[in-house]
Amino acid sequence: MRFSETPLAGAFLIEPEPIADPRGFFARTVDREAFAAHGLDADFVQASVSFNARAGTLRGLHFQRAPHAEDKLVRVTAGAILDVIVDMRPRSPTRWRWHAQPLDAASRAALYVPKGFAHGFVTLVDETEILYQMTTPYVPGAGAGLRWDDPMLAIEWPIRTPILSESDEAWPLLVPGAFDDEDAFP
Ligand SMILES: Cc1cn([C@H]2C[C@H](O)[C@@H](COP(=O)(O)OP(=O)(O)O[C@H]3O[C@@H](C)C(=O)[C@@H](O)[C@H]3O)O2)c(=O)[nH]c1=O
Repeated sequence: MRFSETPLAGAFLIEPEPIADPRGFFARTVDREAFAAHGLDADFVQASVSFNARAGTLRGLHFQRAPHAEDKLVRVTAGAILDVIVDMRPRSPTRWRWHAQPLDAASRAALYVPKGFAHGFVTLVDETEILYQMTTPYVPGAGAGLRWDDPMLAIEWPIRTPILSESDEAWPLLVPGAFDDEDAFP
């Protein structure tokens, strides 16, 4: 596996290193020790699949509030997405900066999204499927979100009129002091 840190510290692109033979290839996708060497927790407790029928489907930007913050490992198993993360960590020098990472099934690359980040994506082709692994269980009441089109974030999405859930249309816009609570994130 090749680990490349994104411009937002602690968030990594993790690319498999295939071992090829006439049948195809073999590649490791999770290795507790290799992850730990980069400061990453690989003790995943849940995994989930997100299927998206249409290109232009945008999910996010999501996170779980304290004490349920989660690390996520996100990969695409069919299709392609632009994956977007937002640094919400109160003490981070890159707080409120975003990073957009293309991910697709062909590359089999994964994005490691640490605690303290909001996460979302837009699908680039029909029938796109995403596989998540999470280090913290899903807790319905702990879910929260940022608006994909929040002017304070000014994320450069590749489309202007995405397919959205009602809840993703309704997240509040950021205001000064939002999420400054030191207990919310590491
Ligand atoms: C995320 C999640 C949802 N659900 C349920 C709640 C609801 O009935 C249904 C759909 O939930 P949502 O609308 O929140 O699904 P979705 O908008 O796809 O939420 C996901 O978005 C991306 C961007 C992420 O980063 C994920 O962590 C997750 O927040 O599935 C679970 O049972 N377990 C889970 O882990």
